[in-house]
Amino acid sequence: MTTGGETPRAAGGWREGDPAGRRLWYSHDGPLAGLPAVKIAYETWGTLNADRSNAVLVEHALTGDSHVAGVVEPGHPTPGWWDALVGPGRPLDPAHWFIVVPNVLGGCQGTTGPLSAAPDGKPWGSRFPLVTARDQVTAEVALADALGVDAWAAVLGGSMGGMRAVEWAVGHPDRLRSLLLLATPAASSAEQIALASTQVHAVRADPVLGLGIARRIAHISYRTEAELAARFGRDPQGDGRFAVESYLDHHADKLVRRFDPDSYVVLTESMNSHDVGRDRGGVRAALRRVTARTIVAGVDTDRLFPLAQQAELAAGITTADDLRVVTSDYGHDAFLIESDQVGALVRELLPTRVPSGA
Ligand SMILES: CC(=O)SCCNC(=O)CCNC(=O)[C@H](O)C(C)(C)COP(=O)(O)OP(=O)(O)OC[C@H]1O[C@@H](n2cnc3c(N)ncnc32)[C@H](O)[C@@H]1OP(=O)(O)O
Ligand SMILES: N[C@@H](CCO)C(=O)O
Repeated sequence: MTTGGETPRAAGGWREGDPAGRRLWYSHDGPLAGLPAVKIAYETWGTLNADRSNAVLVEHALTGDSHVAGVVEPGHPTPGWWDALVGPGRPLDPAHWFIVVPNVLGGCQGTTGPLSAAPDGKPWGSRFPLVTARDQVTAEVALADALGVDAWAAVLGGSMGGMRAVEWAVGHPDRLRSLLLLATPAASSAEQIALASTQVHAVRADPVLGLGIARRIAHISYRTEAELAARFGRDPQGDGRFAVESYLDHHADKLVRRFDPDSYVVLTESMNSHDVGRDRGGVRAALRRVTARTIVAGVDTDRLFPLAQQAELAAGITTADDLRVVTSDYGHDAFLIESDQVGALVRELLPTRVPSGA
């Protein structure tokens, strides 16, 4: 196995937008997580301290990637998806923390996924096997081993990232000291599976058009009725589309340009399969395994992963604080947008002083 040192294109799938080549790769000869071999693309900020106690794992959501922060280092200006949280003086300050962000297994931003070559040399495409959040964490455990991280100071994740975060905490309780779960469930609900499987049908019917339709459906679920009404109302545009229609078209077009349809299906199905209680005696029994100091937060207007799901997590994890509520007009996407509130939770979870050995 190797860490780093490979060119982006060697990872099989990186096509554009690599932020100045700061991405690294970890290669595992396999088998791992049901695959013959796995590469994990990841980025890091900060330095692992002498006693390896300052490592923080950030788990991205469905269409996120390893590029959590873009403005930290001169020469690497590509925006990150949590820029307000990562950087000097920010809740995750690289002067104190060694921040690690892998692209998820099954993704399309550098890690092994449907764009990667299968054993026959052709891209996996729609043949890529089902990978669960548990499989994705198995791959990340191998990365942690390779990085020399015995235990994360914290694992943080929202939405699909929270599914991996809770799998870390339940499956590997001795490998993290604290946990932040945002807008995420212990198990996907029937409605979430219904919405997601509808999107999968769209992509399977036509990869490009379907991915755009899937993003439109998904994006509505990420926002709120009130926000859409206030921002767009019934306003028409000059081209005959409703403004809200044009807005969804825009998000669809953007995703089609940057995301692989097969990967969207793989990751959506991994979310549908998410059940932290599977083969562990159910959700309550599984959550009792968590030993990390935990904060669970939901968004008051989240109609995709409603607060009741985070209440279940907070009640079931014996080391969790009372449920925290992010107030927002934006719905589910608030975990990406409401950086002041989310940042305050991160600061609360992580001590301001660096552990010894820094
Ligand atoms: C740099 C990258 O590639 S990001 C890669 C990683 N991506 C991720 O991690 C995914 C997470 N991000 C997301 O899901 C979303 O981008 C979010 C949640 C952050 C977006 O949240 P917001 O900041 O509220 O953006 P919002 O939903 O209002 O969309 C703004 C966009 O809609 C466009 N828009 C607004 N109204 C309209 C309209 N009537 N018609 C067409 N477009 C419109 C804006 O011009 C803007 O375009 P831009 O993003 O190309 O600049
Ligand atoms: N806007 C988020 C929603 C999923 O949590 C994304 O695209 O990843």
